[in-house]
Amino acid sequence: MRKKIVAGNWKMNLNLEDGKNLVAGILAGNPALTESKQVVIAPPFIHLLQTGVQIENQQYISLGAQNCHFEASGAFTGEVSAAMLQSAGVQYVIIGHSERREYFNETDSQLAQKTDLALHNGLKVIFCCGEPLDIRDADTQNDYVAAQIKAGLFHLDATSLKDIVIAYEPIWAIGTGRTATAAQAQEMHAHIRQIVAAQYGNDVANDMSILYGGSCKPANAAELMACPDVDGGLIGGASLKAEEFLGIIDAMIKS
Ligand SMILES: O=C[C@H](O)COP(=O)(O)O
Repeated sequence: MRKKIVAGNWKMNLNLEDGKNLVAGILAGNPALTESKQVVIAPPFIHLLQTGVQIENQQYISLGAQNCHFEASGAFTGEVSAAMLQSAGVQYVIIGHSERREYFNETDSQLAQKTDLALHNGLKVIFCCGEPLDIRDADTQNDYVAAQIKAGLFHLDATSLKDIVIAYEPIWAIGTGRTATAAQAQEMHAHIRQIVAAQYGNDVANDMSILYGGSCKPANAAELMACPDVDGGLIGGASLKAEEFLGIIDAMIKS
């Protein structure tokens, strides 16, 4: 069953007290979530245990992490493994965010390794893709995104795809206030679903949740989420305020 999901990626924001208050504010909103309309909260690593306790009785709100290392364990000072995340109660991990690809030089093969380790440890993966502005201006975004998805996911068997969510995040729309239009989002999401269908068949593709990320706010969420191939959002800035995050969740619930 294809789920709609709104995932909050806090990035490197909020201290423990602010994080606790934010989660309390989201819970106070008591969104009408269901099996098919769910929320993921992905705070920085240091928040995971605290946030996990706050949402432990929430059937449809899951705990996410923003990254894991591409090796299972070892001498990697400052890093966190997929197995550690699993042991902390994490259910989702974001892999391949453009900020990690760009600022930490993460390669396609490392992202494929991370995906394997996450799945091996029982985590679901939110796998990010998306083109920079020069690629969009050259109108080659479809090939660019297809290559990212093939490199990151196409070594997996069809059964594993049930634990993969794809997030399309055009880099030119992240944190810029410039959102992709609903038409641009729909076009790319349909393209992504077609890429998955060509490799794994229509059933797998139709079951896959494909999220949009990039300056999604309460004001534009309804229009984006009304698109037939947009199954929710990966939210950065607007996930840091309970009222805004709840507004986007509400748009997802009504879509
Ligand atoms: O992971 C979230 C995305 O990078 C979107 O961030 P944003 O909503 O601040 O544009």
